[in-house]
Amino acid sequence: MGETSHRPKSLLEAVELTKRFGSLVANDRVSLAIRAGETHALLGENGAGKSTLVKMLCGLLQPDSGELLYEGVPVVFPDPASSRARGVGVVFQHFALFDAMTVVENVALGLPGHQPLSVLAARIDACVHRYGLEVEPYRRVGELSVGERQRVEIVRCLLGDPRVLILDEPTSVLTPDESENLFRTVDLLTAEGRAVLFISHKLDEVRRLCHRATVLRGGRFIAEVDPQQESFASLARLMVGADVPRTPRAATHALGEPRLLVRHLNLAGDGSRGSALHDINLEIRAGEIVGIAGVAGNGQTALFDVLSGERTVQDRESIVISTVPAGGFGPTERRALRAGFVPEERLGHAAAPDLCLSDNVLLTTHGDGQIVTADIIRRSPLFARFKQIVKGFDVRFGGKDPKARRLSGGNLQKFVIGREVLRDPVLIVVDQPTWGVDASAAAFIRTTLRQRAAEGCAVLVVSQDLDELLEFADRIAVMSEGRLTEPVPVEETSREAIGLAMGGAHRAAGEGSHAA
Ligand SMILES: Nc1ncnc2c1ncn2[C@@H]1O[C@H](COP(=O)(O)OP(=O)(O)OP(=O)(O)O)[C@@H](O)[C@H]1O
Repeated sequence: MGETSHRPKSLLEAVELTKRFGSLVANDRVSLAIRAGETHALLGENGAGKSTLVKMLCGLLQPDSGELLYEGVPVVFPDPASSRARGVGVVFQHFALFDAMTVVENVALGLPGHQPLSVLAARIDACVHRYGLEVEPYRRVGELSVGERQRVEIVRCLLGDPRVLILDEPTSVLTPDESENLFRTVDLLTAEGRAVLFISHKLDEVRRLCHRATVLRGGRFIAEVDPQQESFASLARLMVGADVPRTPRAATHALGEPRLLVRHLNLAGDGSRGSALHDINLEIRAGEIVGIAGVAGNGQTALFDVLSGERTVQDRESIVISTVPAGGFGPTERRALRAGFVPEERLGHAAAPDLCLSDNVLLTTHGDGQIVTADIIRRSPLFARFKQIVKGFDVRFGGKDPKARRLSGGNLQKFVIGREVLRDPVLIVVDQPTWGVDASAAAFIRTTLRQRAAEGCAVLVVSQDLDELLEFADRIAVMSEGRLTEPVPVEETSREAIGLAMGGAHRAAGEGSHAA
């Protein structure tokens, strides 16, 4: 075989895999060959069947029919441990880390055998340096941002010395710089003869990084292409089956009353949910979208927690929602002021994984006075709202009312956004609105937020996707080391200026000395 051709041989191959969930065919005779030394993209809309395929490749799910070949030989992976033992490593979108443990303790749990933690920490350091990933072995995972947690997962996987590394949307929470670092890592891995299966909704990075791409649509194999020979539009068309809309730019409507006023907001780091906040000032008025850019772990999580009421502050006046001092209010009281919140982590924070979707609707709507009255849950308005979300936000899933954990990542995100938007908020705070969401759904979410703003809602978007902020925010501020820069109109800033501020340019420039 391989002697006569230049094609590197397949390390791992899926041959006509089919997987059904009840009546839904999540993978319908899907084939895919991942070769040594290549980065292979797996593309498809939300719900196209990518995660299902990946789960079959690593033994987390068993196919109903079809087979797997490892180096050309049929193989069955009854569980993830057996695929790992053969060198198939996966970094999933949803992480499996324990918050209360340190990085090195988490890594130890995922590796076979026992090693002293100090030895393992040294191995982590070596891996981190070799592949340019920033991870500190002795930090507690609960303190880390999503981006940092993702790097922990990648390091944990690399320590298992995989021959095939599957990365499920690895860049969705990374800054451009961090993504560049990851691309270098991926190039190093393939240069070492490993294969990388790269799942991403970001078509520009797929075009840059990947040697081949397999496109799925509706659970079926659509095409295998050379992404470098394709355009953004042609790839999107293969995935969606139609042209992808762009987000409309800001409408020129007059701004209304301030909906969120943050004045001299300070917060001590609590040791578990990350950084402290230093003298944050921000005003968002009805009708505008303000974006907050920044590298993960610079206080965005603390800011979200303190704006949503998951953490309260002594100084009630430091957070004002529609004229009401709200610093001491919890999430339900803030929601009663018609504020809506969409946290970064959708499974576990925004949605309870083991509750069905309709019960997840209840989580943020119980105080609205329509679904719960006189302490009684009224199932019919609850279901009406649930259906409205599913229909209005094109949330796709199998079954009638599945548990949240059964939804694909992007569909769960559309559900969570829909749940908040349909509460008709006057202020909505969204952390990473389109993480893991395909191009057309991302455009839909941005357009929805844009429309809400046009209808008089104030929108605050925290995003590590700079392109996203430049595309649809009216003003952009940057978070760095717990400080927030003054938001500037998007047309008066640039990628470079934002990038500099993200790296803490205020310090480099000597502006404002060190924290008091
Ligand atoms: N365990 C399950 N039970 C029932 N349905 C499921 C299950 N897992 C996935 N599905 C359904 O199978 C379909 C494919 O989902 P999958 O997660 O593979 O899509 P995806 O391409 O990875 O999407 P995304 O980009 O949103 O992560 C979806 O309609 C999803 O709701």
